[in-house]
This record gives sequence, structure tokens and C-alpha cells, in this order.
Amino acid sequence: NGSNQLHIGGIFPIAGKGGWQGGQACMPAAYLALEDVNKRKDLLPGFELTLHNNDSECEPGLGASVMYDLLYHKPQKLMLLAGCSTVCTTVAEAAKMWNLVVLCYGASSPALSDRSRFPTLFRTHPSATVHNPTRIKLMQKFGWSKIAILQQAEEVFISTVEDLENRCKEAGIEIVTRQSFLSDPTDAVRNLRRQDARIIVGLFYVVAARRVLCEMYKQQLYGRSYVSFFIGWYEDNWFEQNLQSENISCTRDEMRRAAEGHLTTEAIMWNQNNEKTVSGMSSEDFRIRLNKVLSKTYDIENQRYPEGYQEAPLAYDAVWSVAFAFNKTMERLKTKKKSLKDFTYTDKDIADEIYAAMNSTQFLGVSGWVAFSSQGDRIALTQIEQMVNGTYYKLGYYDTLADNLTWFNKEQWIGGKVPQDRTIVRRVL
Ligand SMILES: CC1(C)CO[C@@H](CC(=O)O)CN1
Repeated sequence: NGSNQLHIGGIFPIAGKGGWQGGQACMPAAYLALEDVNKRKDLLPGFELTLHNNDSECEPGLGASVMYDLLYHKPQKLMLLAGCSTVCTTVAEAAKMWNLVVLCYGASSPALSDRSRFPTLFRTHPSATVHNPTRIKLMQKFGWSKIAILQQAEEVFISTVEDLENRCKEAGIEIVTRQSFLSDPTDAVRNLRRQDARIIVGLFYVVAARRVLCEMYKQQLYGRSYVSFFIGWYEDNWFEQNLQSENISCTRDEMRRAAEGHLTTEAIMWNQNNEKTVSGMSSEDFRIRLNKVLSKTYDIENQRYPEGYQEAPLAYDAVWSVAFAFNKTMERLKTKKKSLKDFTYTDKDIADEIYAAMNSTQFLGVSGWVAFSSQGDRIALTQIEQMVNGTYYKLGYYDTLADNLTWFNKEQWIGGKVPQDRTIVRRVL
């Protein structure tokens, strides 16, 4: 019966073309977690967690309207889950008016790390700034103290670069030039060349990345004297895909040569070792279960994965975060002779209890250790890879909080020498 149900709203980007349709894999993952937490007798005893879902299509306007649907239709919701940075921004900015915590499983924008704008936001998806301490650590490891930045003019990369600049200043790393472009990188790449940039941090979406790589080939900004840092969450063979359809005027071979040796950084979203997590599953057990569910709709055997597959553990762990936070809140409210069932959108007292419980929620999930910073950001490990002969090889992991770099010593440099960050002028005495 409805009286023992705890209701939450789930806003997933499923249909639509613009942005990230990651709800395709994240919604099924969320429902797997719902099934699992409701089986646990020790979690929310006497209650059942219920998820009411809607499609935002990764459009903030549609996200706002489905949010109102969720709020203005019974039953009363206790929390909202959302994906896509644009939708999460809209929902999290509004939800505080209803005293609702918002938990985002698919939002990477650094702008969301702002308690003044988003006082009730938490995310199991790390901010894009999570790459920056790793980039700095690698520059220090290889002795690069002069770097260049090449970015696409998109909000997520603009705010990521601001964070990177601050960290470079703190680390005494000079940014010799920062070039940005809207969609054609030709001039920006030419300016890198003019400034004799050697160590280049590249921040762009994958379509722009292909244009940049071809331009770097044409302007010979690749090879033994250069190192590029690209984002690690592109498809593995991204540099060879869609060359005709996107009018890339380089051949596969030229793209591969320009890509040789580049480094990538990315947040780890699938727990790396085979530990059993709170669900009793390892991340590989989770993968098998998720694939079984998805194979009803997608041709998983032939690697035809839905969008959001990479982020699915973040959605799965988001539902576990809700269950643990509500469980803690129920225990706290019992001492006040209250229950989550008493919550209304004007009840600041219970809202504060839910916030405090979420803020201190920590557990081992299929996406790794789940914990939130004071800004509600996901604390995550990052992974470093290098492209060698068209294949990515894992070079190591970085734990920012512990400042611990796990390094496998597998990096390869053309000619066997670490590229320099500048032209070495040999003084002939
Ligand atoms: C790693 C990526 C692809 C970054 O964008 C996220 C979507 C968003 O921030 O809108 C999903 N995960």
C-alpha cells in the first residue's frame, strides 16, 4: 500500500539529440539499484523506495517542466535525481525552493560546485575539474613547467580552464598561451605553433577533438617534441571515426600519427578492483547484470552500447546514496518522534536532516568509494592512459586527496626521451 512508500523523482536524458542522452543506460541502472535496496531488510525497514521517472532529453526547459510535473502531482517526492549539467543546473537551482536535495549522477560542469547557487546539490558524477590535479601531477613528474591550453569555447571547458590556471599558478607552472575556438581550431592551433607550445592541454568535445588532431597534423604540432593531454572519455578509436561524415581532411594514418603518444586523464567510474561493494556485487558482477538488462533493447554482444553506459555505475550508486541517507534520516527523526512521511515541501527541519545525512554518506559502490565534498562534489580517482600505435595503455592512477600517484612506468616517448617543455637554447661557449 502507498503508505509505506518513500517517493523520489528521477529525471533522465533519454530521447533528443542535444548533449548527453546518458539516461539510456543510467535509468536501467537506477532501477537495478532500486530493486537491490528494496531487498535489503536492514535498509529503510518497513518502507519501500519508489522512483518516478521522466525524460528531460538533456534539455533544461523540458527538465524544468518534468520537475514541476513530479512536484505538483501526488505522491509527494522526497528528493530528485537528475543527469546532464544543463538540466541539473536548472533543477538544482529551483529545488531549494521546495526544500529538496538534488542528486546528479550525470553532471560534470564545474559551475555546479557552488553552494551559494546550489545549496542542496550532491553529485555522484565528478566535476570536470577532477582532471586538473592529475594534469599538474604529471607535469611535475615529467618536469614540464611551461604549458599551453587549447580549448573549445563551451561553459564546461571555460570553467575547467579557470580551475587549471589557478592550480598552475599555485604549482609555479607557466601557461605560455591559452587559445580557444568555437568550432574551427585552425587559427588557435597556428597560434600554439607561433608560441612554440610543446606541452598542450586540450579541452574539447570529441567532434572538435578530431578537427584539432587533423589541424595539429597539418601544422606539425605532433611527434617527438610535443605532448598533448586529451580528455579520456572519448571512444577508444575516436581519432579514426566519422572522418568523411565530419569532413576531416586527414587520412586515418595521418590522424593516428598525430595522435601518437598523447596522454589522457579521466575520472574512474567503474571500481577498478574486484572487491565486493555494499550491494554484494563487484563492479564486474554489476556489468554482467546491467548487460543482461540492456541486451533486451541494445545489441550488447556487438558492442552497440546505449549512451551513458560508462556512467551507469554513478546512477546505480546514486540510488544507494539515497537509501543510506534516508535510512540515517529515519533514525534521526525517530528521536524527534518524526518520520520521512511527515516531510512537506515547506519542512526545512526535515530537509536539513536529509541534507546532513547525504553530506556524511560514504560507502564502497560499484563506481568506487562514494563520498561528497563540502560542495557536494563526488570525490573520485582519476586514470592516466597513453596512446601508443593506436591503442590506449594504462599508465597509472591518481588519488588527489591522498596525493598518491600509482605509476606503472609504461610511458613511451618517441626516441626514448621525455619531450621538453621548451626549445633548449644551447649556449655555445
Ligand atoms: C564524462 C561525461 C561524458 C561528461 O559529461 C557528462 C554530461 C554532462 O555533464 O552534461 C556525462 N559524462
